[in-house]
Amino acid sequence: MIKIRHLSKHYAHRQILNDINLDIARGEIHGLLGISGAGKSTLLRCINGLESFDEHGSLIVDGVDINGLPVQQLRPFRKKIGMIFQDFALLQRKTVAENVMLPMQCWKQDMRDIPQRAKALLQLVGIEDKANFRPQQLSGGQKQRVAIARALALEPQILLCDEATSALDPLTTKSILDLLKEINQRLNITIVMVTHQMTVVKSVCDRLSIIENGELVATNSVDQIFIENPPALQRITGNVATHFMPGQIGFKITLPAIEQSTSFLLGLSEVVNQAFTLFFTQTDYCKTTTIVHYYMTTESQYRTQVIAYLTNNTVTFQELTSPIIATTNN
Ligand SMILES: Nc1ncnc2c1ncn2[C@@H]1O[C@H](COP(=O)(O)OP(=O)(O)OP(=O)(O)O)[C@@H](O)[C@H]1O
Repeated sequence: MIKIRHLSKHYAHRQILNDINLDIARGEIHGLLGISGAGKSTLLRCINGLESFDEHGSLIVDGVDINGLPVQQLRPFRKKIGMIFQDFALLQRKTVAENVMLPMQCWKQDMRDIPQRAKALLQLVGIEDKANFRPQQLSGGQKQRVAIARALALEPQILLCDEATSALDPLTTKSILDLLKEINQRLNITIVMVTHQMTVVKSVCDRLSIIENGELVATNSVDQIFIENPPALQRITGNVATHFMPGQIGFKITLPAIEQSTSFLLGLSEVVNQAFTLFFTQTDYCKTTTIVHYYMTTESQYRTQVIAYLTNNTVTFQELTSPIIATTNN
């Protein structure tokens, strides 16, 4: 549905996005993760045609390459795409219902249908009782529901979310994410989410791309990225602080929770003659899989045997260096 090829973007002489290649399938929830300034929002704005990009790149949505599309043809294309933001971007002087009706009025839809359609959208997002309120009378979560209803007004095929839950508390975040999942499933809308929140990525995204300094450095299913734990993800999540005693080494071992972890760990303990300390475990609850990270230390004399055991069992592991001073960010 969205096919991005060799997309680069410059502001003056500064390169912001560098040769991005990415496919996002219809109906998928795709996360764009990266530290501040990586280029996530810029890529999102390129996807909805708000930003131009370098000539040689292409961004194909439903078979149409939007690069170089004249303004009059860009307008109907943008109708296919709704967008929500961290700060909700609602018009304060208008009521909730008026905010939702606005895109339909701008597109000169049949005036007789618009109020009914706005009512149905407010029902869909669970705030039909707030139709006559003004945005300042609503909580953050309710405001984001209005923004979602407005974004859906023109029946888009794609919904872009730019840090849509970053300003919300954890419970409200969960309720908005549940709503986005429901919309994705009921309406089969493709969702692209820019976020730096791990909970968002793990609980709703099917696939994930990590952007670093304007480059796409990892893209895969969310489960696979958390199992592989590439350096780009480690730089975002941080590491567990470890201090080994002299003569000790440490490993981080990652397993899907469904695998036989007890027998695997018993086997590992035998390899090192029980000289084994499991000092930390961390669980990632992804949308479809649970992944467990085990942090262990042992004596350095067993290093070769441990690496052979882990390699033979084809598990993902990383040798820890001591000390790692960083905090987890989940
Ligand atoms: N209009 C602009 N003119 C010049 N530089 C810009 C403009 N918009 C963004 N940038 C620069 O592009 C880079 C990427 O910005 P972008 O907002 O895409 O990053 P981001 O990953 O979304 O960051 P954040 O998570 O903080 O929103 C930043 O260095 C930013 O300063």
